[in-house]
Amino acid sequence: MNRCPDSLTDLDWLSADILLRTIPDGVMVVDARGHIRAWNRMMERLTGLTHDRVCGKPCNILHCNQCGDPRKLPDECPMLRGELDERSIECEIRSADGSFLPVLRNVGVIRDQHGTIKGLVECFTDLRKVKRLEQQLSVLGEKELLHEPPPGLTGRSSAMQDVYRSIHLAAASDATVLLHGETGTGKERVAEAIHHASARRDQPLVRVNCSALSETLLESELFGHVKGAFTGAVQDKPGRFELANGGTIFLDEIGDISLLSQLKLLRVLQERTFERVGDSKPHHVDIRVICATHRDLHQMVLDGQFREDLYYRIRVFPILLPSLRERKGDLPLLVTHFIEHFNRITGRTIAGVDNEALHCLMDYCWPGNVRELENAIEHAFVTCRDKLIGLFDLPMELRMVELRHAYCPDKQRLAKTTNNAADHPRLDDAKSNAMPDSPEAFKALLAECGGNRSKLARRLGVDRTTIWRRMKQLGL
Ligand SMILES: Nc1ncnc2c1ncn2[C@@H]1O[C@H](COP(=O)(O)OP(=O)(O)OP(=O)(O)O)[C@@H](O)[C@H]1O
Repeated sequence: MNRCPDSLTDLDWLSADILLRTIPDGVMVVDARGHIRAWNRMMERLTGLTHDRVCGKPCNILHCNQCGDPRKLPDECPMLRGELDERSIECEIRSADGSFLPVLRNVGVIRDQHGTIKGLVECFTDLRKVKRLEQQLSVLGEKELLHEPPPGLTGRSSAMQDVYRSIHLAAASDATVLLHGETGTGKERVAEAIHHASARRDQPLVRVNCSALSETLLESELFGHVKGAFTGAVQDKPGRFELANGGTIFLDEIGDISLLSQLKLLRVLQERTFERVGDSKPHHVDIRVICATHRDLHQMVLDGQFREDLYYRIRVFPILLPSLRERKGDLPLLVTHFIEHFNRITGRTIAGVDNEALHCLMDYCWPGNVRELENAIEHAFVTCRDKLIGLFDLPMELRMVELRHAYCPDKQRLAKTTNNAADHPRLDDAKSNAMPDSPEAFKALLAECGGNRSKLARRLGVDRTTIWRRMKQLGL
């Protein structure tokens, strides 16, 4: 076996030139004054600077960000001054087009037999690929961290991931948040999550349901009143804005307030100042405002029902809550969540839903979103006597295909507006599952189920008597 030589003296064909050319990294050699004396081809490729352009020039031509001031003379370099013998640093050097290049720079000192420094050999490894990967990993890492839903929220769909990211961002600021989305999508839950994740978490979170208050009541509820301000005002009473001082006020159903109340609200949101009803003394509060609505506020602005200035004041940081239809993948998780919840409350031990029930739940369009699902599971707890919730434990409207589609609020809107290919299968599924309304269609569907009426009933999510009734209607 050939012994590996300790020195290169045996290899008479190996010149410094060959070495420089074959090394896959960039190599630069500088003399004792820090002037460039060798510059290999890889170095040319890396920096775009040719050998002729750099040779003889001081090495600070590289503008290395770790060498301190690039105008500093190279002979101030600690390595050339003998303070360090080798060094490995990550740094950035400037290339021919002016851009900076991340590299790993390994430097070794060359000394003669008397120990006098003759210069430095420097190897440069391109770190662009590594940096790109690092960046991708950090983005992934950030997403990964946000995968865990905040307390009170269930769901892992990408639509909910976007909501979690927004919660995270909103919590880190004091910006006014507008939560919008259909009823029952979890707007109040999100408002709580933002408050609890924010620096105001130890201060109050005060909720106001604007739709539940008349115009006069709303004013006194929000701003408070002084004794004698109106009949029944027997003592001074602070309003919700005062109670929320230092914390968060959650104005739910903001789209339901009158134009006059909108004007009063605008002033508080702009100046954080208000007067109690019947008083002229201004009160100043430090609050974060979160608003929510299931209405299309933009349309309301266009229709003159909502003040444009207030609209822009409250939608500083809008968060759209997806409907349950748009995140059906989360449904099994939500079902489990609610079963566990009602098991805890009732002391029962229901283990889950059977396949038929799950199929029905997945097929329904959930106009009432998560709240409706929660109610459906609560309903099932009343009727279910087994360990598994079955189809007939679910509320009637979920099982009736005709009702299922009639109940869907945006069936038409969805059909009209969707350009998203992913949405089409939902509509097609819905149509294909509809109860057939001609004898031919009925027969074709029955044939698809191998003539088995129970199977057909299951597929349509109805009971067998509904099948019999429809057959009778169709004269079959
Ligand atoms: N992501 C979720 N995870 C778990 N439970 C949820 C989720 N979203 C909503 N819920 C539940 O659904 C119900 C309705 O939620 P919430 O009141 O937050 O909806 P909302 O959008 O504010 O409704 P509305 O517009 O009618 O006021 C609550 O009981 C809540 O616990």
